[in-house]
Amino acid sequence: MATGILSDLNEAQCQAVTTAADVVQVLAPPGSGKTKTLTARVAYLLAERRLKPWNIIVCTFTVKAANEMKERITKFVGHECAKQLKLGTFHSVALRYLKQYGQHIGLGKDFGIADSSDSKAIVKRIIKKNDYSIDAGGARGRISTQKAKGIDSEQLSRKAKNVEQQEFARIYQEYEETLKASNLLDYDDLLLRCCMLLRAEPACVSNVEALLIDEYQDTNNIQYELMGLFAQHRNVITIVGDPDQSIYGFRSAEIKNLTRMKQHWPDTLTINLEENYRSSGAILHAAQHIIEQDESRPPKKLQATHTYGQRPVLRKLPSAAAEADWLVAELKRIQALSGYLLQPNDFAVLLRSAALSRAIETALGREGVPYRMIGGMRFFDRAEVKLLVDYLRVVDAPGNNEAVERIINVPPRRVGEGTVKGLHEEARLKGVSLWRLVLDVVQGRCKPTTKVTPATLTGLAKFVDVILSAQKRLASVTAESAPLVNLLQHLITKLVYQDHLKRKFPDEYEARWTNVEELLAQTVEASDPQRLTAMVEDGALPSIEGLERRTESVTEDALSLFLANVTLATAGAEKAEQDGEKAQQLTISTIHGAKGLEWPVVFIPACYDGSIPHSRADDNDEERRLLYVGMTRAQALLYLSTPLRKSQREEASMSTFLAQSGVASFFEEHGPSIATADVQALAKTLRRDCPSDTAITESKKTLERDEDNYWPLTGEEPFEERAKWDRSRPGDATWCSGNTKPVSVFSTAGVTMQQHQEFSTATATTKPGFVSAKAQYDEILAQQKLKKVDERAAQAKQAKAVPDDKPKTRKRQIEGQGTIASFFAKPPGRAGDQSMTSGGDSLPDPKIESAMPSAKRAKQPLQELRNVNRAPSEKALVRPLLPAHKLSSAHLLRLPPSSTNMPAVSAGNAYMFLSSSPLQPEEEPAPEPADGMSTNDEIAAPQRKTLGMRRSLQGWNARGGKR
Ligand SMILES: Nc1ncnc2c1ncn2[C@@H]1O[C@H](COP(=O)(O)OP(=O)(O)OP(=O)(O)O)[C@@H](O)[C@H]1O
Repeated sequence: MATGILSDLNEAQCQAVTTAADVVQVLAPPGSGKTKTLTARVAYLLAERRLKPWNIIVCTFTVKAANEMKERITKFVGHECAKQLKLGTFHSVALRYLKQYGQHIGLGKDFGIADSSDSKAIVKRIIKKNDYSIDAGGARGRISTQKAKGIDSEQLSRKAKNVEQQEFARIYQEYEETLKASNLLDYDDLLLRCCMLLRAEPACVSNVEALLIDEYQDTNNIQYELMGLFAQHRNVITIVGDPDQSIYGFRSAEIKNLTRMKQHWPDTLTINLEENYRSSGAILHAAQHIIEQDESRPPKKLQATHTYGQRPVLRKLPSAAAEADWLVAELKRIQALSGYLLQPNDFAVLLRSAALSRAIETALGREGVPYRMIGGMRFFDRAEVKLLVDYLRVVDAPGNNEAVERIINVPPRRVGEGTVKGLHEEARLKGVSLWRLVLDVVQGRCKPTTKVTPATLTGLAKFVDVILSAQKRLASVTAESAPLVNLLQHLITKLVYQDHLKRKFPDEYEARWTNVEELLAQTVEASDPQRLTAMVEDGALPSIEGLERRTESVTEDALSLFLANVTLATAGAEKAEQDGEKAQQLTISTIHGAKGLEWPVVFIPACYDGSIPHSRADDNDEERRLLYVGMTRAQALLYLSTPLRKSQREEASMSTFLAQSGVASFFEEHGPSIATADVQALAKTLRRDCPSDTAITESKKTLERDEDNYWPLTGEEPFEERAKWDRSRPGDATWCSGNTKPVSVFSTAGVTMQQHQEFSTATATTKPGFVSAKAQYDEILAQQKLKKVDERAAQAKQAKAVPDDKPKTRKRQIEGQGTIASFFAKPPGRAGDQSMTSGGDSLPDPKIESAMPSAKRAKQPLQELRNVNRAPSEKALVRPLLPAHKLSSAHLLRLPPSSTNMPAVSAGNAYMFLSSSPLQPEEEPAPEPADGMSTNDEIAAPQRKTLGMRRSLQGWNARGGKR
């Protein structure tokens, strides 16, 4: 047996890996090792059953998953063997078949792939031209749904009953004609045509000995059909999935494909995995409670293998900006309290929709926390990158009318929008491509019916010159002379691109140019002759006797292979961190984009109705599953939060999934207190070395607050903000009537950690309702908390021994907050006491405060905060919108460091970057670009970086060594 394939698998996993059954379903909840099991089964089939790697197809849903699965299999069976697997996303495997066998269904080799902006543009134009009333975005989605169901435009047209349906059927039909005229296949076509091919020419897959599929719950009808077709000769299939994680209903994923499979292959062996290796017990309990709100789902067992851990947090904040500030403060607090056991890489912010990221990005940028974004903001969607890629696409396949239309006047060449539209329509009527017509016009072979002024003609000639010269350049370079980078450099020079970016983005030029440099860096990698040869060789399907197969050539196909990868790369296709050294960055992702991934700490902000469940979602159960998927990404700490206001005018109410009775008992209302024992438990859960006590003590010193107690638990503005408001408006109503200064309403606030027996902490035992659901866990939690408090008391005692003149090491995190905290910390008998006990009216005396040893400064007790902020008299005094609150001015507007991490074509597989899980369409479409430059990037902050991340297949063991 190849070393270690079964060594760290449990019994059920071993059974799934070694079973002799032909058709196997491994069904299991999140974090139970489904992917690990699938990977081990591939290795087992290769090493033990001696299947040939080129006879095994492995389909994953994301490029990341494919890359990492390959990496993992490589460890078992070696690079030479692993690279020959036909492993990739459904779309990439389908593309491979179409490129090499497409001629059997009349498909030329030189077809291009329509990316989502091409498709959208085509639909939009059809609607505009025919003056239809259907919404373009909706129509594009509907076309995709029809295709996923295998319904073509003719079938749809026959079924159409009313005017709206007939109109849509015509759009669908014209859309298909346009793709055909441009020699393009869209994303769905890859699967459809592949099905067509494998039905027409089953011999193409006669070699396939085994098919394995990850994340099976998200397969749609066409993928289901493709599964049967890939495996049609031997019917050896292993799938892994979890119905509770089906979140691609919007892409026509069919949860019922699981039962369909059993009906089709009645001998299917089903294996359930029940142990969860990812998340702490507390996180699992909370997630389980949420998913069980769906009473229609069959009950399932889920066992935590880790300790109970910290209860997840459900936090209310006044606004999205405050929520973002809190999130960053929590990140820093947790890092410091853990003695930097946790690094930025360990944190993820998961969002229901990408549009919610802005406030968080701003807060992270301000605090200098580096971050990467996945799931919604693709590198290749950035205007400056997309434009160059469009140029490459036109050089490769000039028949791509949509790409031609986008670039023909960028940089500006005095070719107006009207002229382009006119020429496009004229080309359509003449049955030629837009490029062909423009070329003929420029070269004097055709007089257009569209009005073309001399200035426009000059502009068109410039455009033609760029494309022709680039094609010439490409034809003249050899594989050894780095064809892609050579071509891209040529285009950049020819377009005077740097100047163009300077003019177009004067304020963001540098960030934009960095992206161009990153693209160049990627083409340098992709131009490597060895890599090119490997791409072509490893992408080759095995020869089947008597069946014609097209081969691909390094020089001719480098550009189209590169573009195929780029076009269908999802945001998840970022560069797999290859060199070991990776920048520490927090991850921001959509929940959809986080599927299959895991992090030690996960934040899910904006948990309000309308966001999750989303206002436009028509399946609330799927929305709940989405929340479940997000929650189960967390290993050790999980934070859910909601602002109480979506905007200045609009209130937000807690997500119905979280507002239901009983839910609160699974959550804390504030971030956890973390004592040394917790750090040890955390280290154990993450399988890392625990930092020393000294390291923890030192890192704690950097914190102004070691409790999550700045923002009131009620979701109102913090005391300080209200105090500012009062101070700034002396004549206005104040905290206590008659006072012109903010005064303490924390009447019992003179509580310190040393006096823990006398005050209430927000523990399970003191919070009403907490004891009902999981009493034993609450008990444990309560004990842990008491232990923590004792530890703190001991620490504080130690600190007391330090002479008062010891230099203060604590930094201020929030302007002025030390003052308030210290105020409440004053020991009895010192100045200011009176105000604490009697609700007095004076602000703390800064001199007294600074004279106090820092160890004596109390942490504001949470229970007190809760009580205070619930005081009805205050509510009327809270100003809804306060001046932007800043956590710290030290890093004001500092951007996360730039990184050169980029999606890279994985050596050894030309098709790896074609994802089967494209992103969910943005909820709020980005404004249409003015000049054909595209997408949400026009509004993107310059600091955005789309970078790679790791899907942990090995757990944190693998990472532990690096720390
Ligand atoms: N038998 C095991 N022993 C120890 N760790 C395991 C075992 N099985 C899985 N793990 C670890 O558990 C974590 C989750 O595994 P994996 O990603 O394969 O789960 P999954 O079921 O595919 O999760 P999801 O459905 O959420 O994507 C990984 O860190 C993995 O290494």
